[in-house]
Amino acid sequence: MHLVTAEEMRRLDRITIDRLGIPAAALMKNAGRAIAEEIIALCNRRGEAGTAGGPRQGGEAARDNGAPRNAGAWAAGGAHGEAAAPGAGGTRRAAARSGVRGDAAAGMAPRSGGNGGDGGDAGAAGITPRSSGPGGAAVTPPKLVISGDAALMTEHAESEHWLVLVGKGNNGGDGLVAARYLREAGIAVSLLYAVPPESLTGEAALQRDAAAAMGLPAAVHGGGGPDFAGYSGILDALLGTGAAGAPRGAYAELIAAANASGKPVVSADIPSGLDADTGETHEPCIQASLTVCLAFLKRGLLQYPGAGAAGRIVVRSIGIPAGLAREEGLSAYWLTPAVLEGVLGVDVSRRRAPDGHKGTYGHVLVAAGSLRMSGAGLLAARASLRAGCGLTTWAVPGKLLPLLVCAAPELMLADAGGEADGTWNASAAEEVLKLADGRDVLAIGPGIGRFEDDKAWLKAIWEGAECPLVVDADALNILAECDYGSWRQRRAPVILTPHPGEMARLAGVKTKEVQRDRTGLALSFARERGVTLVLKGAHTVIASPDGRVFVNTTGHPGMATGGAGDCLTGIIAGLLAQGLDGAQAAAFGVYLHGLAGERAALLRDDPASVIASDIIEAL
Ligand SMILES: NC(=O)C1=CN([C@@H]2O[C@H](COP(=O)(O)OP(=O)(O)OC[C@H]3O[C@@H](n4cnc5c(N)ncnc54)[C@H](O)[C@@H]3O)[C@@H](O)[C@H]2O)[C@@H](O)CC1
Ligand SMILES: Nc1ncnc2c1ncn2[C@@H]1O[C@H](COP(=O)(O)OP(=O)(O)O)[C@@H](O)[C@H]1O
Ligand SMILES: [K+]
Repeated sequence: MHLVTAEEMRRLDRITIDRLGIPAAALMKNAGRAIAEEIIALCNRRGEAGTAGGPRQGGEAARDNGAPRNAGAWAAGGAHGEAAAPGAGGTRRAAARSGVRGDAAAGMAPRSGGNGGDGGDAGAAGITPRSSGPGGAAVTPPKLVISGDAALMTEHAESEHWLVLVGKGNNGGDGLVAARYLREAGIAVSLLYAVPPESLTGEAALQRDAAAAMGLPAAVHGGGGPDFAGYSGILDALLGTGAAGAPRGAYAELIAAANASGKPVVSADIPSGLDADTGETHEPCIQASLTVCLAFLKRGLLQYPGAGAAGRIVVRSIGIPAGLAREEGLSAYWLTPAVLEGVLGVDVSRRRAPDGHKGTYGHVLVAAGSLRMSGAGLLAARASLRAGCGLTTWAVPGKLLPLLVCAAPELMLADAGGEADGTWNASAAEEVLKLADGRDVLAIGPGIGRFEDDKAWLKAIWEGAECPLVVDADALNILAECDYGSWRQRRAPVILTPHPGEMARLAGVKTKEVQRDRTGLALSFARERGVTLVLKGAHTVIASPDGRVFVNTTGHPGMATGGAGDCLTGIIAGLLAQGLDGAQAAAFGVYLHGLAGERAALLRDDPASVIASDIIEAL
């Protein structure tokens, strides 16, 4: 699934309107209708839960009912795409928890509408089902099957009264369309304009007039704290992709009041107050339980804190052809199995040749670990094997070798020289290069610490190693102090795997600035430096030097544990050894690492109990 910026969204809108001749009003109608359908589905879910005598199990229902985020299900924020997933049950279980849904899935999912489904409609037609045929056998006469707009019907309308907060732009227009459809479904709806309705223009003004002609009660926010007590839900149609900066005036007051109301809030397109591109949340920003994102997933919805403000995300088609994004060369994606296969060309089933042998799957050299942090090297080396490479050699300062014998029997150990106290030194680079000769990948950094002349050590390896290079941990901190742009150009790819702190050092900015626009920064850094960049943390971003960028949503906060990143380094190296290119190995590695973390959490009482070794075992 493509990810777009507000600017790209406007471009795709314009092409649809100008080149394809689809009127803007039609897009707005589709948008409003999609929003109404999702609200009705929400009303049906909680209506049914109410009938069943209490809220449903699980994060989704809990959130729809306005309960605090993440109540019920630890992985509620996870989202894994709709297409066939790699591996066995774990992935599918994860997909079922998905927090982002697209229209493809919507089409396949059973609708929960009261009269929805053929069974319900046929029943409503009231045909007497049985009579006796010859010989007394029961015969079922042909049924008259007539069905209506199931997605726009609800049997729970009487308990609902929705308030639509209407902004001045097209986002407000979407809300006004939704209001009409909700009213049509029998749901009471009131409108609260942030600005005098006379100030609306274009399609939004048409919708204002239609809503008025339909007799929908409307008021204009007059300042002070509006009272939302009487409503069962709030539709936030205040600000969309046209918003600039922090919400001002009436917008800010309404957002704050909606958040304080405790009512479930559904956002049209994006939560008002969110930066659609970066994921920054302005003060205030709507905290939605559901966001009905229109046409294309906005980048800001996948990056925190925006991802936390959006609640569950449904992406609905509004008539803008999905193929336009590709035609226009947009190259940012939500990382799903479909994207791994279709965009990156990864064989997610990880088929192995029946006659394959350990030489077929590549040899990883891991140069990592030192006296105080030998475990980092061990984790990276073991993870590379679990990622499926044929052989892994782990190079450490020689002093440590006797202590590591059989730390993992599957590994080969190598003496990288180093100091008598088990730390690294600059001359160890020569040993590493000798060992790397003929190897398929070299992974460096985890647990090496800092040492005298470590910049010379890194330069020698960077310039001398012919194979793909994965650089992590202290090797990144060393790199940040080097003028590596002036070093000899490498032919084989480089993959950097910084966490936000390491990224800050690499980019020469504050960590806060890294986190402000993770996707944008990763993209520009990878392009400018000619490296594949893996910017770790919740919703890891993978950017390749050719300008493609992928946002991963597997994984969970239980993975914020020492050594989890070392495992990722090993996984990426293991995939590179098997012949994947830089972007493929980085993206697939991050995806699998997150899935393994999820699987590991399922074996524990609490995801917080996951430790790095569990991630390796769950691969
Ligand atoms: N053809 C289109 O352009 C379509 C647009 N759609 C909807 O339109 C939205 C974008 O519409 P617009 O471009 O009109 O933008 P918005 O609806 O986001 O509104 C922008 C307006 O809000 C005000 N505003 C901006 N920033 C503000 C702030 N910080 N505080 C207070 N007021 C502020 C300004 O008056 C500005 O004109 C999308 O998010 C989507 O919901 C959909 O209807 C589908 C089609
Ligand atoms: N909240 C989170 N959600 C998903 N993944 C996470 C989260 N926190 C950390 N991770 C993942 O765990 C790993 C931690 O890596 P890192 O910070 O380098 O740890 P270490 O250096 O101890 O190995 C990264 O892959 C990161 O993306
Ligand atoms: K909105």
